[in-house]
Amino acid sequence: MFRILVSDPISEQGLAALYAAENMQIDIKMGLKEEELCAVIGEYDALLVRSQTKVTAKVLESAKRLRVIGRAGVGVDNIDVETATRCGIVVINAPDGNTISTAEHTFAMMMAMARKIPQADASLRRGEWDRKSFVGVELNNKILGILGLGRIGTEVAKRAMAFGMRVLAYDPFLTESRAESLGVRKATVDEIVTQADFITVHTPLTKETKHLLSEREFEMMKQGVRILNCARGGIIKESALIEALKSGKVAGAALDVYEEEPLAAEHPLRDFQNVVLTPHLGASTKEAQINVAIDVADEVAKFLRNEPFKNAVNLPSLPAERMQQVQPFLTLGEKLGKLAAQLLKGNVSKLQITYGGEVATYEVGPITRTILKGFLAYHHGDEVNYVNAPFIAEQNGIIVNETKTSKAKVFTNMITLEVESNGETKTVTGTLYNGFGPRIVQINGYTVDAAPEGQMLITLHEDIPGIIGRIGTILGNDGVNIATMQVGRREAGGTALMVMGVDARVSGQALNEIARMEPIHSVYLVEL
Ligand SMILES: NC(=O)c1ccc[n+]([C@@H]2O[C@H](COP(=O)([O-])OP(=O)(O)OC[C@H]3O[C@@H](n4cnc5c(N)ncnc54)[C@H](O)[C@@H]3O)[C@@H](O)[C@H]2O)c1
Ligand SMILES: O=C(O)CC[C@@H](O)C(=O)O
Repeated sequence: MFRILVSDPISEQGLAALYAAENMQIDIKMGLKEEELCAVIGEYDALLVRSQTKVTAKVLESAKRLRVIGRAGVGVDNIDVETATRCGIVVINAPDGNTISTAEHTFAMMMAMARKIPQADASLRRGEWDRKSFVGVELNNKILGILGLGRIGTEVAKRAMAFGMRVLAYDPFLTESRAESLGVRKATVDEIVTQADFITVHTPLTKETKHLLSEREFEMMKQGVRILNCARGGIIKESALIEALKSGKVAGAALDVYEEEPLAAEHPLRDFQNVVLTPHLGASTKEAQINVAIDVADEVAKFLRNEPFKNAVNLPSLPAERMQQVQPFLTLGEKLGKLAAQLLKGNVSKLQITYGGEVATYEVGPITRTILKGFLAYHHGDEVNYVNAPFIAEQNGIIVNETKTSKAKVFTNMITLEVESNGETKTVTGTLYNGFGPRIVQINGYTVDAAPEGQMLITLHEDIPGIIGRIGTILGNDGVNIATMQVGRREAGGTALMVMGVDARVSGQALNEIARMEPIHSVYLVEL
């Protein structure tokens, strides 16, 4: 039974699939303070939040059973993603469900600000009939500067163009051809701040975007510029905006998000007549809330059931068809990692992974992760998973290199893992035979053909008559049945490598007996 904690208001309709699932138990506990969340989180496999719950390092350190955090929305700045990654907890968001609602809210805010609608409405409610104080400006022919042309920024741009605005956009990933196809002009931040009549931000809040619009940028802006923020508080430096509002440089602002939420009752932004404020309502529509809840519930359920999911924030995300290409190689990768780990002793300094043949044309990041997981879990146990494996490798000073080549010897696909430890290198190579699954095809340069499964006895020995029979006798006396056997050698009479699949665990005594045989150079008991 998976236990799921919902700690923020998330649409019940969206969670219906989780309620219906037999093996999921959902508890709703809202408004928990950090200490209260720490006290209960240890009982849960999954946590579902919106933006109110702060998933801090302290919460995560108490979350011994937690495997996944689902964020019903886009921004994950209320979650300590770095610590979650370190703890091996997947963070999943629902990036698509509230795009339109937030773009529409931004547009509603822009129009409300341009035509002073909230102020006129408040005046009428006070019993006045004042037509002079509420003269607005048109959007038509104005320049809108958009910082961040992702999902929401793009939808805002489309709406702005329908209103006759000219759009300048800056996004580090905006290409000329995409700008052209959207009908916007690609610009720098400085061009936008100096030329725009309206400026709206649609980036996440990151180290780079924090105070993207600060004193310097306000200084450069046109007199009478209007500013919008329906993304995250802190992208625009509030104190600089307040100064620019006071000086009259900024003629109006429309804000949905703040550096500190909820906005303090005495906050100076509440005093400006030309500022329109909403309490983080961008995603607050019936449609968006159902959409994000459905999306996140579906993804979290898939994750818990070990089914493919797509919106992980702390994992490389691949489109479904590209994930399908690499999926069959994930088991092979993990087995190669596990095998290499058991062939080595001592501190590992470098893992070199070479993808050859068709697999080299795929996005191999997920395979590399499973190789690392298989390799590191042998030494670090269950604490290593697909999420934190690269982090744990880095923490242990292991250099991980990926290379790709079109060559794969006689195979269609080939993955080679080369591990360096104390000046010694071990190499294992695997392939995926159509219909036969993963195979180990080379160990330290010796060609074999072994299914990486169960217990395996691997020996490096002198290629002389009688060796294999003697090993067979020792195993027979130990009550161990031999299931499969493969021998690879470079030349007759040199050294040979034998891989034996065995049906039961070989005892320490039998293993020592084999190791003591004169022609045996090394023996490994491997479990895959
Ligand atoms: N007010 C709300 O209720 C609400 C609702 C949804 C989303 N949001 C916020 O809106 C943000 C944007 O959402 P989205 O779905 O469009 O995300 P997105 O990831 O699709 O788009 C963000 C864009 O910002 C760009 N970017 C990153 N750094 C940048 C920089 N330094 N300068 C310019 N652009 C930069 C990225 O390249 C990306 O294209 C979210 O991060 C979230 O914080 C707020
Ligand atoms: O949960 C909300 O309403 C806010 C959502 C929004 O800020 C987001 O980042 O998706």
